[in-house]
Amino acid sequence: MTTDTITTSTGQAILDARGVTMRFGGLTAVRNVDFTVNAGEIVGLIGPNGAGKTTFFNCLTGLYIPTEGEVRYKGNILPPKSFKVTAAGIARTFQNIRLFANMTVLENVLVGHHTRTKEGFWSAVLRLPSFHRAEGASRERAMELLQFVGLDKKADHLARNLPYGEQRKLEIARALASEPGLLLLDEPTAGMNPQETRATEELVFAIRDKGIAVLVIEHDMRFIFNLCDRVSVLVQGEKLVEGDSATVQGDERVIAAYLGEPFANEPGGEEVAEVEAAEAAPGKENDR
Ligand SMILES: Nc1ncnc2c1ncn2[C@@H]1O[C@H](COP(=O)(O)OP(=O)(O)OP(=O)(O)O)[C@@H](O)[C@H]1O
Repeated sequence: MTTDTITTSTGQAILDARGVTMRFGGLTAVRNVDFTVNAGEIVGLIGPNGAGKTTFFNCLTGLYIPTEGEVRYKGNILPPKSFKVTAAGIARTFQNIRLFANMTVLENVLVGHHTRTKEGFWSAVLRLPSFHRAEGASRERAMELLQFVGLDKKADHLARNLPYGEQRKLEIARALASEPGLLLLDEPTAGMNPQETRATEELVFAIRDKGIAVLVIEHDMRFIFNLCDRVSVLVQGEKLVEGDSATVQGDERVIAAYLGEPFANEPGGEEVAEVEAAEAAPGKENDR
């Protein structure tokens, strides 16, 4: 077995958060949370509004320094700046899309790649001459990533002209351009229709198949339970339950605290069932 296989083999914890607490003045948004993501895993983080999910995410990406506790990525304590966390191998997308609206699709991905080149962030954003010289090497990789998310045909479009679902895909491509070992997705299907949500699900599986672990926050329970190997439930800043989808879905504390109505009665369920039936129909496999 090579060293590389050892460090990336499935089942080994690559992210390890211990006793993470985050306070804002008198408010404790996250309280004493232990959390791991193993190599090769897709992990979901769910919880009601205000449960502390985004705050916890921010503690994993260097945006916040936890008031107490520590976070390690591949054994090393996270650096205290988000760009250093990205360089270390953790990439993220945001709840509210943060693209460079007046740059092209390709340029957005090239900016994401700057952590893997000698060129700095501002050189990439301002498109300085040195950036253009380095661009040739990065361009091929950026086009590969655009092809991976299905946006290669739109490489020259301005990001602001993409439909919403494609802007979310572009955010993912840009995050992947930093060549992460762990990708954090904050509500990746917010505002998507069922078809787009289904496509995102497939994209996340494909990302995992490339050896990248994924941690996802999402309110769409169907998406989470279809996708995740493991789901953690935060309620009022504390971890309530953690387990595989079936365990979490069936846990009475989770149902009482969060899920409420039975999963099958979720609004939009009928529409999703229609899409699933259409996709399962013979002759539809090659339609996408
Ligand atoms: N920067 C901040 N300053 C003060 N309070 C904050 C800050 N960020 C979050 N909070 C508070 O911390 C708590 C947790 O918020 P957080 O956004 O992490 O929850 P969430 O689970 O992500 O919610 P949602 O699902 O609505 O996005 C909330 O009470 C929120 O008001």
